[in-house]
Amino acid sequence: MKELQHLNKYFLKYKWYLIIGIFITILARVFSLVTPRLIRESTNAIEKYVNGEILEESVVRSELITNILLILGATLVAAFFTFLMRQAIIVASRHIEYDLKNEVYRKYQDLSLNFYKNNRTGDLMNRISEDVSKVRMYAGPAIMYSVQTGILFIVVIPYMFTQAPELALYTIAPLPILSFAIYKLSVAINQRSTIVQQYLSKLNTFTQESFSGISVIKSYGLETQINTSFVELSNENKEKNIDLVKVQAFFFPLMVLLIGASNVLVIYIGGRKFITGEIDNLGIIVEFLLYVNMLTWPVATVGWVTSIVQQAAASQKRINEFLQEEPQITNPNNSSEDVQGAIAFKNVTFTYEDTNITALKDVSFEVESGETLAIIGKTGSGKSTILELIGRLYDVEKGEISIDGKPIESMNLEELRKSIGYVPQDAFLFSDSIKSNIKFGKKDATDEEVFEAAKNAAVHRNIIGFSKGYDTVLGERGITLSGGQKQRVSIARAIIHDPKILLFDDCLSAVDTETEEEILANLHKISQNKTTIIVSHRISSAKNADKIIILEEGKVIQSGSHQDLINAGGYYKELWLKQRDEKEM
Ligand SMILES: Nc1ncnc2c1ncn2[C@@H]1O[C@H](COP(=O)(O)OP(=O)(O)OP(=O)(O)O)[C@@H](O)[C@H]1O
Repeated sequence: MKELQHLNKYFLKYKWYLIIGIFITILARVFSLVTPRLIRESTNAIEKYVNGEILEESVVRSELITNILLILGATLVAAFFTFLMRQAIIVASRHIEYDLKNEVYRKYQDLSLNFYKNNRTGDLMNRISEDVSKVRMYAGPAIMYSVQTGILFIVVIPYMFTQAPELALYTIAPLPILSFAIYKLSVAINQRSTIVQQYLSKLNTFTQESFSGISVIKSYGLETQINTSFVELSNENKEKNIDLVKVQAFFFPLMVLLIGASNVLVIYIGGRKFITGEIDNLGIIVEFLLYVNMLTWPVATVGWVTSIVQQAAASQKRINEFLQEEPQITNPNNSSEDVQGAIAFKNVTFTYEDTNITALKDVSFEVESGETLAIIGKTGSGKSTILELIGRLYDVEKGEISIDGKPIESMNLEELRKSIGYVPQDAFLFSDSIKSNIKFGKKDATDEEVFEAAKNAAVHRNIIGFSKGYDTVLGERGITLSGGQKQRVSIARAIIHDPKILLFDDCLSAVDTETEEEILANLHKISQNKTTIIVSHRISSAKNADKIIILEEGKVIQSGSHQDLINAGGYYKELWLKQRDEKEM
């Protein structure tokens, strides 16, 4: 259970909630214990009246009325304290759940890209939702029920032994069996619930994917096939749910059976002792009956709580695995960096850990601050990798990447990334308004700055064409932008950020050549004092760059200006001729 020690810091943080909660739990229990005692006294008063030991009816009546009022009062107080107990302990557990979720999420944000590749999204989601919820059951209900049960045991069981030891022994004898049975049942229920959960998430993933890929499904006429797969999955899900219901159905009958057994024992043994005169009043039998009923649920919770704690420990273990994970890319210092943007690659070789693909082999080039570099090459030649390495999304194993002469590993990571405006190949936009998506690059940007960035990215005209303009919501419940529009909104986001280094990863591929020219001309204006790297398959995007490098299978095979490369002949010239002919056709 040492995994759960991770929560100690939170228990310490919310200690007052817990201390007060435990204190209130004690009070609530003490008040609830008054009732059986008063009922015993009431029964005895009636018995004495029936036996003629009390002659005045009014004496019995007034004793009964007093007892009823006391029972009512004690029950109300106990109920009020029970309410406060939940307010304290369950509220503390909700705070702990909130803190733990935030801790896990913060860790996710810190971890490097490799972590995301090695773990499935579903797994990341499960640990932050399912596992944290299971841990909360330990931090709240498990503690609350344990304290309640502990107090009942400490107060009630010794008291029962002082009143009638043999009767007490017979009465509580079935309770450990109940506790063990409930424990076994809870373990079975939890195992089956986990399986149900797994099947449910399979079904959810399948459904979600089928909705995302609905256009592919429809265009290939796969509706019936997908439907059959859904019915199969859904059926498996139902079977697992039925398996779960079967064991769940045992829970209450088992409790009722064992309570019944205890009650029968109290009546049988208590009755016999009353007949033989070992017990001199009926009230004690009634009092014991009430205690047995009062003890049953707490005893059952011993088994239930044990299985909750086991589950919480398993969940916390999974959470700890991620919390203990160290980010591969770390920030070496917090010094401020005055990035100018001169980038140099010196004999850089880079292999992706997961695929073992060597994407760059001995790559060297330099770009001066304020210059534009274009990278051209066939698909898979390593162009995107160069951009990712500049932003230190991965560290290189051989060679050196430097900015303004400083190795990037020695620079303040946060400042390095802030000085970069990166437009990835797959433009990713959040399900939010277009304006918010652009402002993602600069949180405090004014509307004018947003419009200006959109104009430079040649997307302003498209946006104002939508009925809600910049407030148009994108994503699932909003509008779907065309590929080219997405790319341009993504470019506007990088421009508004006003970084020293602009990295464009083939982000003009989905726009027509006229718009491409417009954007390139705008970029030329705004990137006068910025270093710009443009990855492209099109000569039109590269020809005006100060330098162009050609990559093939991770190696730089040619470099120079447009004119140099045309003069030299080779891949670049062939591509230029091909694309020129296509344009003329
Ligand atoms: N995240 C990654 N994990 C593992 N391997 C990768 C990853 N990204 C790229 N690769 C591999 O590295 C090689 C270079 O890929 P890269 O994306 O840099 O090429 P590219 O020139 O940008 O290609 P394209 O023009 O198709 O975008 C490819 O063989 C690719 O399969």
